[in-house]
Amino acid sequence: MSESVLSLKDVRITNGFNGQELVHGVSFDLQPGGVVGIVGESGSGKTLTCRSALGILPEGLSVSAGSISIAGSDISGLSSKQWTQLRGSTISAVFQDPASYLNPSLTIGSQIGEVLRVKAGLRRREARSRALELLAAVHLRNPHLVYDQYPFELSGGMQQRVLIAAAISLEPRVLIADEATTALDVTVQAEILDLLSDLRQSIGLGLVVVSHDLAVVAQLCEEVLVMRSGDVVEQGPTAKVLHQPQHEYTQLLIREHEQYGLDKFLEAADV
Ligand SMILES: Nc1ncnc2c1ncn2[C@@H]1O[C@H](COP(=O)(O)OP(=O)(O)OP(=O)(O)O)[C@@H](O)[C@H]1O
Repeated sequence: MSESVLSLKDVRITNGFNGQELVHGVSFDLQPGGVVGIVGESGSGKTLTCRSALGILPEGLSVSAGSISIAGSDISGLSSKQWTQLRGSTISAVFQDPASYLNPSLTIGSQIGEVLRVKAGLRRREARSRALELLAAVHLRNPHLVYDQYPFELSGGMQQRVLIAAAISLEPRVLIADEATTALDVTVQAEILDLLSDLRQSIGLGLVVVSHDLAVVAQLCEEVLVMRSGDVVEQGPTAKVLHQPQHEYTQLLIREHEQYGLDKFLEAADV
């Protein structure tokens, strides 16, 4: 097996203000081109787990035990300068509500171009052609048009594609998608999930997909962690967890989905 691009070993996260432990031990290994899903209800610790791997825990919160390695290097003790270098170029993320991550007063092209100029050191013309390539890579139909548009001129699905383009612009090895499709309607959600799956195959991107929605995780992930109240209550190959859920909370999540026809997703998890 090749080296993990992201490895969490019994990661615990504690609120330093009151000593409360919020995440009680999360472990997984993400291989290049692999997909790990984290599912669970609101407040279960999914986002904090992701933020710990991105070095962006909220103030006062820290990894109090366990370890995190990115591409084989332990990240504890990284300086903020080292984090700035790592984020984007090795590990990157997209979140819910794409509009809030785009500057409303700048065109799409200038926002992606700026990342490429500042972080990859490209000259203006190179940055433009690379930005156009990236917009095409995320299947935006008319990259030249989108390049000159402002965020408000794009639909939510297109904005999320733009953010995915920005997130992969420095060729990271890991992309964390935290509820990245939650705000989108079901058809657009499926298109974005297809896009992530494509990128995984085409550029070997390792994915961590976080969702409260079991169907999203079933569609894309090889391994799933089910979280509740800061605990991983169940973890294993997606097909196994969905077909033979051991924990009553996983069983509950699956029952809740049955009314929407989880059969479809169980089939997806068989492949
Ligand atoms: N800045 C913070 N200070 C104190 N507690 C926090 C902070 N951020 C999150 N928490 C607590 O940590 C727990 C886990 O939160 P987290 O955001 O990781 O959950 P989540 O599973 O991602 O939920 P959601 O889907 O709503 O984002 C929650 O109980 C939350 O109240």
